Amino acid sequence: MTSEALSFRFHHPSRLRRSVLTVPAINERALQKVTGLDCDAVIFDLEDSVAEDRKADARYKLLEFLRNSDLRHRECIIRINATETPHFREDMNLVLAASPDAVLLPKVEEPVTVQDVADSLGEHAAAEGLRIWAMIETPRGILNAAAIASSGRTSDSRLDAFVVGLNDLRKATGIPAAPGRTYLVPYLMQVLLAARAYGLDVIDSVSNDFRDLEALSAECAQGRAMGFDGKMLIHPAQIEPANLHFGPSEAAIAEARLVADAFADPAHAGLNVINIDGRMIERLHAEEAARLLAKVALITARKDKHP
Ligand SMILES: CC(C)(COP(=O)(O)OP(=O)(O)OC[C@H]1O[C@@H](n2cnc3c(N)ncnc32)[C@H](O)[C@@H]1OP(=O)(O)O)[C@@H](O)C(=O)NCCC(=O)NCCSC(=O)C[C@H](O)C(=O)O
Ligand SMILES: [Mg+2]
Repeated sequence: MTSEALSFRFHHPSRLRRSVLTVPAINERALQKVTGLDCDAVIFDLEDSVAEDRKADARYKLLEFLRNSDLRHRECIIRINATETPHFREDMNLVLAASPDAVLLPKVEEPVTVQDVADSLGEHAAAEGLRIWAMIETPRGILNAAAIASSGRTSDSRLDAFVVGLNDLRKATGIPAAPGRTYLVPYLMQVLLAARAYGLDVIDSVSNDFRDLEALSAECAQGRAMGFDGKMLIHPAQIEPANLHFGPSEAAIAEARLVADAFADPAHAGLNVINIDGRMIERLHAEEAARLLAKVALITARKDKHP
């Protein structure tokens, strides 16, 4: 892929991923709730939230639900069981039948896993347009994050986003859960940098204590400051704080409009760098501004269509 193509992929403005809610596919009550929630994306989980002996039941319930529901503006992702499990083939059959926007692979540790799944999707016309998301949640996954992300460079790759899984990472490393995530931040940043190097979106990990919205807000603010696109969520109460923190602030929108207007001014035609109120503003800032305003347009369009 050329650098031009990569920069086109980078931070594609066409998708909002501030709030990525996960729902156990086995939980019919929670499934029914999803259509009324204001999250940007939904991950229907067949992996860790579904007991071993209920996987088939979960697949059945999920397919029924997806066939009979209108998810409208939400991106729809199915998290399947890992390629080496006995559930993988049946999960993939469900993915082909349900045709979600993306399939989420858990515990990815090697680029070959992504490539194998992309190859297997490539054989099926029904999978056209279907993208791949990868969970990075093990020490080997973190160490290989750049190599895994770089598998998105091949023209047939469908890799689109990373999601960090800190529960599995804490289990594997022995790092306890603590406010501020001090000893996990280096790993979060490593995954973020790997994703950005290859034009992927990147979603921060879940916050387990769904009643503590203050702690969630602090974690969202931290994730946003680190550069994440959004947060994986486990409970409806977490959606609003995530939309708020990962959405553009009023101040950021005003600044973006100022920069876009300044570069649109004929007086600045042909200039790559200008002075706005004593600050150096370059064309790259105009590109950032355009991306942010495109997101604002998406948020506004959604509010208009689904108030
Ligand atoms: C954590 C929960 C089991 C809590 O559920 P519950 O006890 O039902 O909580 P509430 O009574 O507060 O629920 C209020 C109503 O909201 C609905 N609900 C709850 N969660 C969801 C949801 N995720 N999506 C949609 N609707 C939801 C309840 O049904 C209640 O509805 P009603 O009765 O009609 O009022 C539960 O929140 C849950 O299961 N969450 C998701 C868990 C999950 O998906 N886990 C796997 C992903 S986490 C992960 O991947 C970690 C990662 O891999 C890593 O390693 O870090
Ligand atoms: Mg996990």
